[in-house]
Amino acid sequence: MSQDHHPRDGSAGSSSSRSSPTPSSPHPRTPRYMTVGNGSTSASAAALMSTLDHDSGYGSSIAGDSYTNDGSKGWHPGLTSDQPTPEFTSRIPDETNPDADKDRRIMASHVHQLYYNQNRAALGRQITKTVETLTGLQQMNSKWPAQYPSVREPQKPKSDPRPGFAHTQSTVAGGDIHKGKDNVPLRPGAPRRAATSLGEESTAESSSAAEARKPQEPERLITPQSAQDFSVLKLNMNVQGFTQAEIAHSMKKESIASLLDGRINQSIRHLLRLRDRIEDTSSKVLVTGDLNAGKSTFCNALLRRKILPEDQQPCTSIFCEVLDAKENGNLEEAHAVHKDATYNRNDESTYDVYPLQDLEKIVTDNQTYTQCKVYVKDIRTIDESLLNNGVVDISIIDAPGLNSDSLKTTAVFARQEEIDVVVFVVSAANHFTLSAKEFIWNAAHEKAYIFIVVNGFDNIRDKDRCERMVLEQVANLSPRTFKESSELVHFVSSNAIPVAPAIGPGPPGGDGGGGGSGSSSGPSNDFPSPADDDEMLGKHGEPGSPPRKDKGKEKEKLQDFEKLEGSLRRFVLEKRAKSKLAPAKTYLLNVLTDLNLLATVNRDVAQSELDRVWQELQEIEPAFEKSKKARAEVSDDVDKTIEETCSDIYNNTRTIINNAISQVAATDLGVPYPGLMSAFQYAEDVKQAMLDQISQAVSICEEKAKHQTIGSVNTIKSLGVLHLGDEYNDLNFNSDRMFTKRRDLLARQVDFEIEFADFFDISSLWEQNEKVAGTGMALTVASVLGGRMMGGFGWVDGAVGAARVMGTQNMRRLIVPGLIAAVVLATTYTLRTIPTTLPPRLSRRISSTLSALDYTHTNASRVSTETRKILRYPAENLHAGLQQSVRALGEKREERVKVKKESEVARKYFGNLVRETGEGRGRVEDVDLEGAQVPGLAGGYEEGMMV
Ligand SMILES: Nc1nc2c(ncn2[C@@H]2O[C@H](COP(=O)(O)OP(=O)(O)OP(=O)(O)O)[C@@H](O)[C@H]2O)c(=O)[nH]1
Repeated sequence: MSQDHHPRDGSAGSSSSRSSPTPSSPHPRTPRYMTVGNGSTSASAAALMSTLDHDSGYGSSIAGDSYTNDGSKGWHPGLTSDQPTPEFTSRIPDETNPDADKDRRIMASHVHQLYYNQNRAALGRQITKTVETLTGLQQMNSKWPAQYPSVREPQKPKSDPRPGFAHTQSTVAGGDIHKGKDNVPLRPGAPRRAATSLGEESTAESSSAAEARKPQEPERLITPQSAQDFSVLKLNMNVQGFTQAEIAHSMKKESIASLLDGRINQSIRHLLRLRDRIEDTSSKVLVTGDLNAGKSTFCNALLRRKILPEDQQPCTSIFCEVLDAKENGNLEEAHAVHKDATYNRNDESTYDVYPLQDLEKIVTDNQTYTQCKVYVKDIRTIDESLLNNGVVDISIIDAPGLNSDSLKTTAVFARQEEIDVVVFVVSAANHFTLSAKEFIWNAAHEKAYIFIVVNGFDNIRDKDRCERMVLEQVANLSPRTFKESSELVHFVSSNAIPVAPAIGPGPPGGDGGGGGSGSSSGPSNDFPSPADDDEMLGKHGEPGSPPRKDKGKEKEKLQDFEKLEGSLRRFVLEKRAKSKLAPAKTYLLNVLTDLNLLATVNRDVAQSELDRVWQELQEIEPAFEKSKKARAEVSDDVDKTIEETCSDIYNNTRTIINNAISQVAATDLGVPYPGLMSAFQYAEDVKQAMLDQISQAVSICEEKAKHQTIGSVNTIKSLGVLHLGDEYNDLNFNSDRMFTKRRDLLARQVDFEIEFADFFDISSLWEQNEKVAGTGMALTVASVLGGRMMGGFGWVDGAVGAARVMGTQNMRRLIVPGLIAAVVLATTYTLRTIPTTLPPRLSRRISSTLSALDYTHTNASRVSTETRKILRYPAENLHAGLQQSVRALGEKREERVKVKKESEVARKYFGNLVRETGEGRGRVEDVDLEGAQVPGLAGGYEEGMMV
C-alpha cells in the first residue's frame, strides 16, 4: 500500500492521528471513500468502492472478475490495476440521504466479508494441501531419510574460542566452503590434484592423501544463508558447548530424519490450529502495557462503561476478558476462573460467579484466580460498538501491568494464537519502559502489527515533541507498526471519555443501564456527543462531575478517542485479514519456503546419490561379472592343477618304487658277506638293506611330492592373489607336516623267513657251469641228475634212474666218489655263490611279497592322496574367497540397485515437491490480505481519515 498524502493535508501519514478535521470536500454531494495504509490497497479499495458507486449491487461485477474458476487463488486487487487513486476528499456523510451512506457502508462490509471469506477459503485449502504434503513428506522421510540442509561452519579464527552461532554443517570433503567475493560461499571446489601451479592454492593434494580421504557423502548443495533461512522446519539441536554444525555433523542421517519428523508433526499440528483459527469467527484483543498506564481506563472508555477497576496504584493482577453478554445468555456477570482450571462456561466447577460490581475484589486476587471472564451488554450500535459489531465476536482482554514478573506471562498470553490483536497502552509521560520495549520487541515477531495507545496525553504539554519521540521509539521497536502509524499509533486521554457506571443508569446521558436495558432502548441515540451535553463530560464520564471549562479541548480529546476507536475497529474488523489470516499466510509461506528449500536440497541430494550409485554400478557390474567368471575359471584351473599334480605324483611314485624294487638286487647294498657260518645273518642283513632301499625310494617319492605340492600351493596362491588381490586370505602351509605317518610298516609287511633254498640259485648255477670247461663226469652226472633232481623228481627218483642207467655195480662204485664230488661241488658252489645268488633270490621274494601287497600302488596312492588332501585346503580357501568376493560384489550391487531405485523415487518425489511447494507458495502469495481492506466500513470517524 502506498499512502498518497493530499497536499492540503500535511498531517497524514506517519504522524499521529491528532490531525485536525479536514476541510470540506470539493464535491460535497458525492460521498467519497478513503483508504489507509500504503500500496495497492488504495487502488483496489478505491476501485471496489467505485464499483459499488456505479453498480446497483456487488454480486455480478465482482464475482465475474475476481473469482477464478479453479478457486485456488484468493482475491487479488486486480480489478482496477493502474487505476489512479481517487482524489482525496474527506468522507462527509451524505446529509441529504444519510441512509444511503449507511447502506453503502453495510454493503461495503458485506463485500469485505466476501473477500475475507474467499481469502480464508483459499488459505484453508492451502493449509489442507500443505498438511497432506507434510504427511507425505513424513512417509517419504521414513523410507528415505531426508537430508537436512547443512553447511560446514566456516573456520573460526583461533582467537575466538567461543562456539559461533552456527547454522549447520557441511559434508563437503575437506570442509571447505569456498568463499567468493564478499564472503559469499560458492559451490565446493572439485577435488584438488597434486600439482603445482602459480596462483592456485599452494596446498595441492597428494595422491596418497586423496586416497586416504574418506569417501564423500553426497554434497549438500546449500549455502550457509539458505540453511539459516529455515524457519518453521528449523531443527533444534542445542547441546551446550557444541555448535549446531558439530551436532549435526555428529548425528546420523536417521537421527536428523527423526528430528525432522518431530518438527513436521509440530508443523502439522500448528497448521491445523491455524485452520481452526481462521475458521473461527471470534477475535480477541489483548490490552497490555506498563503498570498504571491506564489500560483499564482505556478498556472502560472503549466500552463507555466503568466495568474494570481503575486505580492510582497498580491493581489489575489477572487477565480480565470482556465479552458480549449474549455469549452468556445475555446475563451480565463475572466468571472468575479457578487457578489451574480450564474455563468452561458450561461447567461451573471451573469458575466462581460474581456480580460486576465485585470485579475489584477479583482482579486484585491472583492467588485464587488467574483470569476472569466479564460478560457485559454493549449498548452501543453495531457501527460504534467493538464487542457488538455485527461481523465478528470480539472480546477485550485487560492484562496485568507489565513488570519483570508479569512480562513473561503476558508475552506467553500474547503469543496465543487466538489473540488476534495486541493493543499496547503506554503512558505518554513515561514512554516505553524496558519491560515495554522487551514485550513489543518480542511481540513484533509474532504479530506483525501492534496497536499502540499513548495514553494520558492530557498530561503532556509539548505534545508534538512527545509524538515525535514516541514514534521514533515505535520505528525502532516495530517498523511495520511504524509504517502504518497513522492508523496504529494513537495519542489519547482515556480518562476524558465519558463512561457510564458498571451498574446503574446505563450509558452516560442514556437511560439504559448496566442491567441490560440499554441495548433495547437504542442507547446510541442518547450517547453524548462531543458537541453537546457539557454536564456529561465530567471526569472519565462520571455523572455529576463539575463541567469542563475548556470545551474545545475536551471535544478534541473525544474526537481523538473516537478516531482511535475507528482505527481499532478497522484494525480488528477490516484488518482481521492481517490479524487473523496473516499468521496463517505467514506460516504457510514459511512452511512452504522451508519445504521448497528442503525439497530442492533433497532433490539435488537424490540426484547426486543417483549419479554416484550409477557411477558405482558402472564399476560394480563388470567387476561382478568378471568375478563370477573368474570363480568358475579359477575353480577349473585349481581342479586341473590338483589333478595334474596328484596324477604326476602318483605316476612318479609308482615308477620310482617299481624301479627301486626291480633294481634292488643289482644295487650295491654294502652288506659284507661274513662267510658261510653267518650266511643266515647275511641273508637277513641283505633283506633288510633291500627293504631299506625300497623305503628310501618311497621317501624320495614323498620328498618329490612335497616339492610338487609346494609348487601347486604357490600356483593356487598366485591365482588367489591375481583374482582377489588384498582380499585373498593366505593360509599357512607347512610342508614338513606332510607324510609324517611312519612308513616302517614295510618291514613288518615284508617279514618273511629266510629259507635254505634262498641260498641256492639253480638257474644261476646252471649258467655258471656252462661257462666252466672240462667239468668232470660227476659234475655232468650231478648236473644231469641234479638237474633232474632239482627238476622235481626228488632224490629217490634220481637215484633209481641213475641205478637203472649205470647198473647197480657201477653205481656202487661211482656213488661214493660222486657223492663226495657233489658235496664238494655243492659246498664250493655255496661258498662261492651266496653273495651272488642270495640277493636276486631275496629280491624276487621281496618283489613278489610287495606285489602281493600291492605295495607300489598303495604307496603311490597314499602319497598322491595326501597331496590331494593338502592341496584341497588352499583350493577351498581360494574357492571360498572367490565365492565371498562374488557374494560381496553381488550384495554391493544389490545395495546400489536398491539405492538407485530409492534415489529415483526420492528425486521424483522431491522434484514434484519443489514444484508443488513453489506453486503453493505462489497461491498463498496471491492471497492479498492488504487488498481485502475496505475503507469506510468502520463508521467511527470520517473527517480524520487521510489518503
Ligand atoms: N491524566 C490521566 N490519567 C489517566 C488516564 N488514563 C488513566 N488515568 C489514571 O491512571 C490511573 C491508573 O489507571 P488504570 O486504568 O488503573 O491503569 P492500569 O494500566 O489498568 O493499571 P494496572 O492494570 O493496575 O497496571 C488511574 O488513576 C486513572 O484515572 C489519562 O488518559 N489521563
